[in-house]
Amino acid sequence: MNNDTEEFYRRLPKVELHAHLNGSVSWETIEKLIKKKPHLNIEHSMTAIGRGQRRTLDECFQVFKVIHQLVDTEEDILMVATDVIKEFAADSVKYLELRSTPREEKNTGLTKRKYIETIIRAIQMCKNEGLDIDVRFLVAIDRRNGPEVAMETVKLAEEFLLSSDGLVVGLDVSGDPTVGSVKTLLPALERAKNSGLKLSLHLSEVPSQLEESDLLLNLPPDRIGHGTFLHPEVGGSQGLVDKVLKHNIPLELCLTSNVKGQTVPCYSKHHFKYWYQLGHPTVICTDDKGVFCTELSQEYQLAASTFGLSREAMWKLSQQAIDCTFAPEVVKEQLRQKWTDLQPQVFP
Ligand SMILES: CNc1ncnc2c1ncn2[C@@H]1O[C@H](COP(=O)(O)O)[C@@H](O)[C@H]1O
Ligand SMILES: [Zn+2]
Repeated sequence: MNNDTEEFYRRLPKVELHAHLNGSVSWETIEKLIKKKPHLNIEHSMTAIGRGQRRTLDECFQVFKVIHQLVDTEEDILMVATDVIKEFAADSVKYLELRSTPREEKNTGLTKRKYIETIIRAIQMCKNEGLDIDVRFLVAIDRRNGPEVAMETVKLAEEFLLSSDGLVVGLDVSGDPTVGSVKTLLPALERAKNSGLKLSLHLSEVPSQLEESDLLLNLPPDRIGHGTFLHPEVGGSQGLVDKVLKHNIPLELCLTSNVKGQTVPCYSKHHFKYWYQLGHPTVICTDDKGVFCTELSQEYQLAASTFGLSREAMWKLSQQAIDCTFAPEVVKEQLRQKWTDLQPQVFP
């Protein structure tokens, strides 16, 4: 890749819709945390998966446990959130939806409410500094934690939907896809939907989840994370694909995450191709830019080179992502204007 290409994708204004806070912590921020907590004996190789390396999805979840050990106070969460926002802004991300799972109080000393408030504070601090990025928050439910925690999280998110000045816009369901039953979470998710929270659900991230995916698609969610095994060519079904198309549910696609987590064998076999060829709304995202050692500009560049897409096509993709955000219509309009204003600088 030459510098000119790299520079183009860095300058390209972008929308990031699928970023887990603790998976997005950069090398530099991890350094600061390791220095603060030498007694944990954590080495850098335990928190990130470098170039050419792969892990099973299961091993990826072990990595999150290590990061959670490093990020376990209010001060840490505040620093991690502000660093992550600044890094996305430096990569020309103009609109970011961050997501994070409020942990149990015994692990962070913070109540779930305080956890969310701390991230909101970080978002506001960045706003006050005048960073050129609009940041919103999705409260995450870890499927491992079962229906009671899910319901508790939904109720909290409902409160913040009304009180956070538009910063909390929805819910995410994530966590190890091989653990826990999603069926038991449905009442909480239905309630969330009825109260106006937008839903972004990790769906068909691993094979053989046809029944679960079908149940979730009936909600329907407002966006899908990954959707790797939805289509018939990889063991999904035409019925699932038809539901996604019928409800026009955008997909958040994370190339490096899927390749390094080994749910997709190589970049050229990524399901981006399937959905893009259908003309279905797809949004390129990072998932966990820290853990998978990537950046959104790099993911755009990879998609372009892997699938032979022009710079104009990639511009269109980043512009169309605006329609898939959970932001109110006025904000979408402002973003469209921003893209129009920036176009001459990106294509001089
Ligand atoms: C790789 N694919 C993935 N699939 C499913 N869930 C994932 C994920 N990557 C991240 N998470 C979810 O995000 C948490 C870390 O960020 P937060 O502590 O919430 O900010 C993980 O513990 C997991 O629940
Ligand atoms: Zn994810």
